[in-house]
Amino acid sequence: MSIKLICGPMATISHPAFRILVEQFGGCDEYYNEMINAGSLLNAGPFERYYIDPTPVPEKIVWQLTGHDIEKMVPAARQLLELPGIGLDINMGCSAPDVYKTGAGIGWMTRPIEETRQMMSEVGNEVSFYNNEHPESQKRFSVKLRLGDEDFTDEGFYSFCDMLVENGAKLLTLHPRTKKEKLSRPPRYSYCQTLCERYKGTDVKIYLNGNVKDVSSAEYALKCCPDISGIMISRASVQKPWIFREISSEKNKEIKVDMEKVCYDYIKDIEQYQPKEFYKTRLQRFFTYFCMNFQFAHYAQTQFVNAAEKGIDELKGAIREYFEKCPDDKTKVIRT
Ligand SMILES: Cc1cc2nc3c(=O)[nH]c(=O)nc-3n(C[C@H](O)[C@H](O)[C@H](O)COP(=O)(O)O)c2cc1C
Repeated sequence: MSIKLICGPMATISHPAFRILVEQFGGCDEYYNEMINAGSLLNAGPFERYYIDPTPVPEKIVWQLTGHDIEKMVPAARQLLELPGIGLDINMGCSAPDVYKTGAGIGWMTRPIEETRQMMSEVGNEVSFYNNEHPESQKRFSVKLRLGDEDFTDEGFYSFCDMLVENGAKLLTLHPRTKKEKLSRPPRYSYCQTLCERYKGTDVKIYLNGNVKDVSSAEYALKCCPDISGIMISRASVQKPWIFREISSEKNKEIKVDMEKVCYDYIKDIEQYQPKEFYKTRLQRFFTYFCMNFQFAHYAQTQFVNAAEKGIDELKGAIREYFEKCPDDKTKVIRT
């Protein structure tokens, strides 16, 4: 597959330990970092340095910014631009109520458009200023968005995208669902293709996101949207950190994965790159997805999540016990 493959932003997942894991299997073209809250970044709390650690691929990181307050978004953007990486992304897709009710995430799509225009214009100016000052390291300005609220109209959605582009966005990643549509509902890929056609002949790129989980779903997405520049994969990359290799490698190749080693290595990297206070949530979230590979997925999830509640030694014990009981799960062979 010749288009770009992108590892999507996931709160509690998209951090160095996870990127190290994906890189072990060949990696992907870009890694979005988990969203960074503008206010928290500016307050420089004790955990912020962990959020802005670009390990192990500084050149492939996209920093995603979230927030509702323009006065904080602008200086926070300025800070993120100084970090290594591809560029800056604004989160306009998060539909968690505690996020959008403040006006952040998808709240930017539903609040008065003048406010969103102002934020885009001011943050866009920061990006232009940075790029003028640093001709050798050009940063990309992008937005990740959904379709909007349940009552969105095509006209309203496309003119919203035009506003983003007019204010400097060079890439739109569309997760084509509305605010309330659950991840189980099929995404409406046709909107991604229509966006590609809308900006054909310009330097604006479109990435597609949503429900790509293997080679055939990636091929299907590309068949629906032949003009996209990239496919972003989020959840399936946690279950299968080798998914980018699976999709991009030649047919009839074999990828052998030592599943038990992956578990211990991941725990080791969490200990190295995350503060103690984050161990539990990071490990529980990861293993909830990763255990879906196992024959007794639900059993493994329950055992691992409960053990992680108690501590890392307990989690390692639960992993050891699981593989003793289910030795067939120790090695996974993926055929492309
Ligand atoms: C645990 C989790 C955390 C997420 N955190 C973010 C985030 O920080 N920023 C964002 O734009 N999207 C976030 N998302 C949404 C995903 O990036 C993606 O848009 C969505 O899961 C659909 O893509 P998928 O089908 O490939 O998973 C998150 C999703 C999950 C499951």
